[in-house]
Amino acid sequence: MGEVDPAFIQALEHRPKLSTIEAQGIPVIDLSIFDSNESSNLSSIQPLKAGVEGRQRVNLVEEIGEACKNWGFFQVINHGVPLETREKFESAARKFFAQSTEEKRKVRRDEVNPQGYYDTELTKNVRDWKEVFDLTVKNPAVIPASYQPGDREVRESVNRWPEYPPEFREAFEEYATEMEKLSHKLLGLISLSLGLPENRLSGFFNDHISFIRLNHYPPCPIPHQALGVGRHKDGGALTVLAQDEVGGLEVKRKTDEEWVRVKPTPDAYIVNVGDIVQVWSNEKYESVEHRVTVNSERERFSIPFFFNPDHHVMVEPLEELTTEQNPPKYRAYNWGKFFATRRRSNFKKLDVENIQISHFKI
Ligand SMILES: O=C(O)CCC(=O)C(=O)O
Ligand SMILES: [Fe+2]
Repeated sequence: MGEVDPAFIQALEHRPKLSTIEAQGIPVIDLSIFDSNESSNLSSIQPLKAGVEGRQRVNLVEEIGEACKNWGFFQVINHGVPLETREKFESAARKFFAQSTEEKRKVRRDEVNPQGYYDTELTKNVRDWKEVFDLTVKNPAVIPASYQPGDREVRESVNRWPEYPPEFREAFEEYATEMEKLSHKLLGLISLSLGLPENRLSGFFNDHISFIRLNHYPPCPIPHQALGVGRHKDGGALTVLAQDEVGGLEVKRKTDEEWVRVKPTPDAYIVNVGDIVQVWSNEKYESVEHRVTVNSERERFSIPFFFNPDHHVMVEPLEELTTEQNPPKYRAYNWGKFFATRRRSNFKKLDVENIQISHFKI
């Protein structure tokens, strides 16, 4: 990237320490019990009558609940996603990013269609040291035509397919199918952990506008001053992330607000609850701030799956989780408009603060 563009330089207080200790305690949760009897419904859990397996299932739900409450982040293993599917897609991503900038820009995203390649994203108005490729899971996806609140027009967003590598599309489609399955499992477990029926939240995801992002963080000559992704919270419901063995993801630990590194675990997925779960749960669970550091020697790859409801969903605290003593903490907001507004500020340097759920706080 030659002479470093000042747009990448973080304000002093946001620069990474790079000596950060790896987090002890980000829970690693084993999902194998979920698959051991696929046909049985987790919501039939009855702690008193349960046998060994039933008890394990209750424990799993409790573990998920504790992880969401204490960390907002956890890792899952034995999740049922074939390693082969992940490796095939990771390898296609590496091949794509290894091409010339000119080649990659042929499938560049623009302000009308947000899918495709992009290398100038801003997080909180500072440039991220990365290049990305965005893909909608439902292809086409129905999204609002603009971020403007009065505009009810919608349009379809479609994927752009690179010519190279030729297996890119198939690898993506197989991976996306697995991510949808895993995300629905996780959503069910989170519902149960909130004391709700397993399928309480699934109706919000009929025409979901989830997307998958390929992140490539090239080696950076100024890793003390720049970030791969600046501090942020994910705006959707859940994020399910595959990271490679390099490491760089940091999470703001809830107990002491220190930035701690999420240690890469082979074949694990990192899950974090997004802003929407924070609102649905009326803040029983919180969306936690995170960021990505870069280093001067090694490139890094990661693949988040952002599990996002249908664009028309009005997000508000779930009725079952509010009472007179615990009234709703947020006003309802339209998810599609929130998403479109956030995307706009990632594209353009704006003078206003990025849209946040705090703007809907009662
Ligand atoms: O690359 C990572 O580890 C995380 C990326 C991330 O937080 C994001 O794209 O929202
Ligand atoms: Fe994120």
